Amino acid sequence: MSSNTTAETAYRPVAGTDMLDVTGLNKVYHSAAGDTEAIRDLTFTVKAGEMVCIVGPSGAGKTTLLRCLSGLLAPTHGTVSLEGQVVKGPPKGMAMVFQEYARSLFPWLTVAQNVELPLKEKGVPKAQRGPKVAAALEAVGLADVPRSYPWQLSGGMQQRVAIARAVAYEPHILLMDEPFAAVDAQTRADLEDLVRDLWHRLGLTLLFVTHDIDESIYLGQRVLVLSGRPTVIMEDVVVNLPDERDQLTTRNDPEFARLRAHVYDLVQKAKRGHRPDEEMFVPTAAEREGDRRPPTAGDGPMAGLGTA
Ligand SMILES: Nc1ncnc2c1ncn2[C@@H]1O[C@H](COP(=O)(O)OP(=O)(O)OP(=O)(O)O)[C@@H](O)[C@H]1O
Repeated sequence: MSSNTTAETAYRPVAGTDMLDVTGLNKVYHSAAGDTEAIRDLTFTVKAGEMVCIVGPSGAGKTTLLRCLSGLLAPTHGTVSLEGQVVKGPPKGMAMVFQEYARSLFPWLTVAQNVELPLKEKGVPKAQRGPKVAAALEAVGLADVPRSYPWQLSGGMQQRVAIARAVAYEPHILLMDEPFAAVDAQTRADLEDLVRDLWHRLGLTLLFVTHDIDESIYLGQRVLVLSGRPTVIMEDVVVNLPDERDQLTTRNDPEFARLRAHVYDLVQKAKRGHRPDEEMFVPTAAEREGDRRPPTAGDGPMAGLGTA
């Protein structure tokens, strides 16, 4: 990865090349209480310019995976590579957006100062920082509040600031960890559209973790469905929906309905302990009944299938 600020600023991934390579990733936590195998064996690739979503049951190991990807945790086995370089610590070309925007923004800094901070740390010259901050705030629809403090803004606006901060940094890949879980449904829909828009306009590579099955299909080109702990990939689901998406048309597309039923089914199987790496899984009668039961509106919020 280049350490030249100008080159980094001008960076655009070559679409279709490998951006993130995860090979045989395994993570075991060792503690006084014993060993916990969080991730058993994950292998997948995210290509430059792709939008990949990850869903899985609660406790599957999504946070552990993101920590390994971002170099905050060392894998027990296997490797994570970003643009061909093995990740051994937080990579310069990666930015993250978390669910807890209130904790990720500094309350004593203005909106503009929050967005500027990582640019300072990256060594971007002062003369370039102002325009980049302004462009990022403009991109997320917050051009008019640079001097406000985060706590003066709504939750959705604060998450926009966090997104602007990540975008201004011009990451090679952006990881988003359940970023919209704490905002209301309408704001969430707006932020989903914002992410799709930024992804298109800026040519971002995005890995998006969510509990919301509908959200994963609405946003993603692929959805990686994780098994329960210790995690393996249940299925790498290709989302064959038109690239132009909107909340009404896309969610009413029969293919959307087919995909959400399929991903829902996979997550339900994962919750019941089904694992593709254990061929001897034998469902109980109740589980077989569950497989036949069509998903209903009572199964979750939003449009029916809800959360993993
Ligand atoms: N530091 C740790 N020490 C021991 N076990 C841990 C540690 N961190 C996580 N675990 C365990 O590893 C497993 C995976 O945890 P992780 O937080 O990665 O799952 P998750 O999919 O992000 O969960 P959720 O969906 O609830 O946010 C869990 O069983 C958890 O208890």
